[in-house]
Amino acid sequence: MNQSKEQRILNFVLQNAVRGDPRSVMDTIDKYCSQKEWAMNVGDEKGLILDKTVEELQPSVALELGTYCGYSAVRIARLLKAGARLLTVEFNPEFAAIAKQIIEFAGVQDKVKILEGPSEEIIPQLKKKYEVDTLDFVFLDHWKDRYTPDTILIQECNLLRKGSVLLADNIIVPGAPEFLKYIRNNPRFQCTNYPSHLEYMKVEDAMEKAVFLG
Ligand SMILES: Cn1ncc2cc([C@H](O)c3cccc(CNC(=O)c4cc(-c5ccc(F)cc5)cc(O)c4O)c3)ccc21
Ligand SMILES: [Mg+2]
Repeated sequence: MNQSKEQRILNFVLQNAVRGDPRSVMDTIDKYCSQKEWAMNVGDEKGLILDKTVEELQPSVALELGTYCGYSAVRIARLLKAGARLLTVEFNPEFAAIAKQIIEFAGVQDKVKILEGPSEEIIPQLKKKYEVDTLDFVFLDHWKDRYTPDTILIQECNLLRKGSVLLADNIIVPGAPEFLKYIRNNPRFQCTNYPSHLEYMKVEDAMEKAVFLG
C-alpha cells in the first residue's frame, strides 16, 4: 500500500530533524513542503504571526481546531509556559496518528493533548470531560466553513472570557468569507487583519485575530 504524503512528511522528520528540538522539526517540515511536496501546514511566514500572538498572550489553555500533521501544535506548544497546555482537535485518524508522532519527536507531548473527533462533538465536552474553565487562545485552521459555527458553539458553551483571543488561518486562501463577515460585524469581538502569504507559495493569504470583549 503506497504511503500518504503525511507519512512521507513524518518519515522525513524522523530521518532529518533533531529529536527533542521543536525548531528543527518545524524547519524540517517547512524544507520538505517547500522543496518536495506542498502541504497545508501554517508555515514559517504565517507561523511568525502565530508565534507573536502566543508570546504576547502567554495562554494557559489553548485550543487548536485542525491538527493535521502537528506542525502548528509544535509551533504553539514550544512557546507555552510551564503548566500551560494545548488541546488540539483532529477528526482524521491518519492525521492524528502522524501528528502524535511528530509532537512526540519534537518533545512537546507533555504540553499537548490531541482530541480525536470532529470539533462540533469535542467543543461541548471541553468543560466537563477535559476540565477546561475558559479558553485563553483558539487557533482556527480546520474546514473553513466550520470557523463560524464553531465560534458560535464556543460562545454557547461559555468557553470564552474577556480577552480570549481567536486567530484564524486562511482568511484569503482558501478563504473564510462567512467567518470574516460574522466576526467583523460582531460587537463582542475586536478584529485585526494580518496580511501574509499562503504557506510555501507567493500567493497572498491573511490571518484574522479577534479579541473577545466579554
Ligand atoms: C470538523 N473538524 N474538526 C477537526 C477537524 C480537522 C480537520 C483536518 O485537520 C483538515 C482536513 C482537511 C482540510 C482542513 C482545513 N484546512 C484547509 O483546507 C487548508 C487548505 C489550504 C489550501 C490552500 C490553497 C490550495 F490550493 C489548497 C489548499 C491551506 C491551508 O492552510 C488550509 O488550512 C483540515 C478537518 C475538519 C475538522
Ligand atoms: Mg491553514
